[in-house]
Amino acid sequence: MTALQGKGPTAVTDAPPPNPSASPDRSAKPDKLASLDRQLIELLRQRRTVVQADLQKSPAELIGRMSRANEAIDQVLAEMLPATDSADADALDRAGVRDWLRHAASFCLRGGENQRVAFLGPKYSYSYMATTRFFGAAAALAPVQSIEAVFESVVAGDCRSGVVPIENSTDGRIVDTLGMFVVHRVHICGEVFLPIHHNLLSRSPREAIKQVCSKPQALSQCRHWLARHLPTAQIVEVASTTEAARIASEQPGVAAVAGREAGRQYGLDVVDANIEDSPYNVTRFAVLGNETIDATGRDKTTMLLQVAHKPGALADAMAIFKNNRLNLTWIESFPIVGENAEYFFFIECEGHRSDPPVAAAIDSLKKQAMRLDILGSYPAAQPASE
Ligand SMILES: O=C(O)C(=O)C[C@]1(C(=O)O)C=C[C@@H](O)C=C1
Repeated sequence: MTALQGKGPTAVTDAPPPNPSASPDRSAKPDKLASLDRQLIELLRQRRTVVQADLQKSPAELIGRMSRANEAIDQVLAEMLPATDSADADALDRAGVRDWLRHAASFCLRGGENQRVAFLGPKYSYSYMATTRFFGAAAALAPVQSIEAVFESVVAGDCRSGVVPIENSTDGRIVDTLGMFVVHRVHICGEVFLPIHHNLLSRSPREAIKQVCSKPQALSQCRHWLARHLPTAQIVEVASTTEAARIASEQPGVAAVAGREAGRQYGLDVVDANIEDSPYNVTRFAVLGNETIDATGRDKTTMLLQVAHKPGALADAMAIFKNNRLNLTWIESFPIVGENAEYFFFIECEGHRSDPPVAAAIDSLKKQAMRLDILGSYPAAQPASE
């Protein structure tokens, strides 16, 4: 019988007569749930006590703590929820439990000296998602208006940490971020991979949309879709995808390219979902700070290199990685402002700067390089998961 079939008069006579006093289930459940909630609160209290006692010992460590908490959460999940059995109706949603535990972890950590984390806002931008993925939703979140402002707040000490997009699988490097590493001494202390699903969000139906706004990177990740489906719409670049959602909420005929949560926040309809050109659209974010992160055995080291403008200089630098048997995970050239055909190179290899092969490579590079900044060694993040 379908759900709708049960609606007729026969269904009513089939049902047992209502008897509110004889429903032990209804009265027992709230007690049971309240008792479980009490246990959860007690466990949270105990967890917070342990974390806060530890925090007293080194109050300046935030990123390292969250990094270790995230790793421990992943291990607990692997142990307790080894595989999602979709046939099992009682199966706990692994990603949901992970978010929940991460929230608890950031809640327990709260209260130390300046724990603010800057990110490109407003809230519900992809940077916000990446920030809460690393620091948990109870972190002291500090939305700012640009990637530059994220760097500035960390350098000035207004925020302990910052989260910035660094590269995207469809569109490549995030130029605003790389430019900031050239001018600021800020370290990379962690990384986050975030799957990016863009939506066309508006108060108007697609045929009434005259203007589409978003951050340049988001527009670029959807450029084929936009050319095919909205060929005459005016494309307007704005500071972030959430800012685009805010603008679209104020003007009919305007759409934003943004995440679903940003659209919900501003009361927009999802005109089209998943409009990114590549179904595998992942952005890697860097967690900025001034902490030294201990080696975990699964680390990466990122550096900024400038070599002499002469034949073979870059090849010689690359040979150093080869000779130390170091696997490269990222290499990106970045023009040096004011110099013709001269470049900085962002290079990332597996290993921690305290590992002998990485330390040896750094020593050799120092002898050859015109500039070498070790941007940081940090645990390699898990591949992107929804
Ligand atoms: O505008 C946002 O929501 C951001 O967080 C920025 C940003 C970016 O610049 O790459 C982050 C992830 C996506 O790739 C698109 C936009």
